[in-house]
Amino acid sequence: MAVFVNSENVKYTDSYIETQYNYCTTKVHAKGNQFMVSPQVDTLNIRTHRKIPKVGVMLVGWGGNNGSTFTAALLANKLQLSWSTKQRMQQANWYGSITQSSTIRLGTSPEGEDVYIPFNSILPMVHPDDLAIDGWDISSANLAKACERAQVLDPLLQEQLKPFLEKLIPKPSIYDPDFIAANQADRVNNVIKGTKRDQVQQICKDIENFKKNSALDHIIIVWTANTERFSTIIGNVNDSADNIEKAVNNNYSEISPSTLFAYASILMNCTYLNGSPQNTFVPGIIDLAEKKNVFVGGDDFKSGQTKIKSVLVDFLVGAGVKPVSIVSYNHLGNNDGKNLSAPSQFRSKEISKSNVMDDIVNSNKILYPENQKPDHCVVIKYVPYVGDSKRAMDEYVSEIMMGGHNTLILHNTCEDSLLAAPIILDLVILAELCSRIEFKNPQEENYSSFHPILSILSYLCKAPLVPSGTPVVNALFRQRSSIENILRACLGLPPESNMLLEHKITFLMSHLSLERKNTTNCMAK
Ligand SMILES: NC(=O)c1ccc[n+]([C@@H]2O[C@H](COP(=O)([O-])OP(=O)(O)OC[C@H]3O[C@@H](n4cnc5c(N)ncnc54)[C@H](O)[C@@H]3O)[C@@H](O)[C@H]2O)c1
Ligand SMILES: O=P([O-])([O-])O[C@@H]1[C@@H](O)[C@H](O)[C@@H](O)[C@H](O)[C@@H]1O
Repeated sequence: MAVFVNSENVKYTDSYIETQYNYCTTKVHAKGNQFMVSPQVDTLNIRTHRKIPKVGVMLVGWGGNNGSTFTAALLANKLQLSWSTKQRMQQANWYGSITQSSTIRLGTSPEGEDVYIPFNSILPMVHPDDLAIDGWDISSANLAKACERAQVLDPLLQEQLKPFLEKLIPKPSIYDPDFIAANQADRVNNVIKGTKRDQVQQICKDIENFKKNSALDHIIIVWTANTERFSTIIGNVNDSADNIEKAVNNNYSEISPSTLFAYASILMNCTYLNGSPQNTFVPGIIDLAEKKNVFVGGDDFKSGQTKIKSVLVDFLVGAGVKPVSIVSYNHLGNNDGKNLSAPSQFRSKEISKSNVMDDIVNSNKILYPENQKPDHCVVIKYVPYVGDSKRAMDEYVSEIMMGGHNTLILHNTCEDSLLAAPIILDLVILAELCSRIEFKNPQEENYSSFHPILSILSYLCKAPLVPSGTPVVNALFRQRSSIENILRACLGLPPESNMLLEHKITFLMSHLSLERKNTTNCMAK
């Protein structure tokens, strides 16, 4: 069902959806023991390009569990495949993707009912079937072999996909054993030789060739390769765009493969998204992205245990209950787990999994005065037998009133890559959509895009990358509400407030029943 907004503030042209939008915020100034609160209205012009470009996705780590599963899912959905499992005939789907399998409440019908529409129908978005795909891996295994190695998808599905997947071969990549676990060495047979500058030039050539050969308008690059150790931030090396360029030219050892990919992507004007926890976006890369106005986003797909944590802690603290101890343990047996069994790589993941409560805890000084925080422990173990089927066990202990305690125990088993693949899709689709949305003040002539750091993608990331000096939001439903309301603003629609006063105030309710009567009369004629 298409959406057409009937408003004097919304104009549809062949090229754009243009709106005049009143962005309402509340400014607060502390004065002594009082908050002075001032409602503020900024009028914006927002326009969304209606033409959907031809988009290509390039995955770094294409032959991994996530990369191969994502590729298989793209094909299985495009070919509308089905296969028999022990229980039933299974159809390909995109469950777990908010753009493909979730809905947005649009408004209220004349009968007073909520009207929901598919998320991807609110604005023109890339269809997954139209995505071209390519990528790099330090392992040369073709995508059919990679799916087999991943042990994620049903064999009967893999069999149907094999003729297509075996033609997909990851390009040689940048390998630096100093950044990933030594236990990864046995799969390395597909690397670009030469200096860091040589490697960057090859990556740029790969991007250019993919764009030309697939007649693409826009390429989005996603890092779904192994978790790297954190890079050390070094003055005059990776602290500015100019210094990064010099460091690459000087073959400086501390510039990681993921940072080299980010550097190459930005040089090629390609959005770069980091699905892993390492600090790819060192200050020099952020500086370069801002100078070239190229989108970057990350870090670390928010897929399972952390996603639940960003809901549960928000629910508990929002209910005035005080989480005091949270222990998140999981074990898994895939190659990601193998890489994370090395201390430096685990440390990167521990950092991204540990900060997810900060905004929620800091929001409540009643429960957490003087910067108190819950005890929080993250444990990840590598157990080969369970493969991609991650076993997560969490214990949440909270103080309730009068010295009472509440303990929540969660056990959560899932194929990790089946959680991550839809997130890769949503990152790509939303990042591309953001490239077609522009803003300006009514008094200005020129439109401008989102800030290069796409914090709107926070919903999909454990450790959201945000512009310097802006808040990190981890609470999942605040993150989702931000996306929904920004897309509503592109249609000139007010934010979803959930007030539903039309169902709570008598004279508004009578308006509704009057409208209902009019509609019924019109229908009867
Ligand atoms: N649910 C999830 O699966 C999930 C959630 C959040 C984050 N992640 C992160 O996503 C990443 C991928 O996860 P996975 O399960 O697919 O891991 P994986 O080990 O199966 O795949 C990683 C792939 O990257 C390749 N690789 C390593 N270094 C490379 C380089 N420099 N260039 C190109 N390829 C390289 C490896 O050969 C491998 O094929 C990991 O960093 C993981 O922590 C996964
Ligand atoms: O997303 P999430 O379930 O909180 O975190 C997961 C970790 O628990 C898991 O050990 C790791 O292998 C995955 O890459 C992912 O990061």
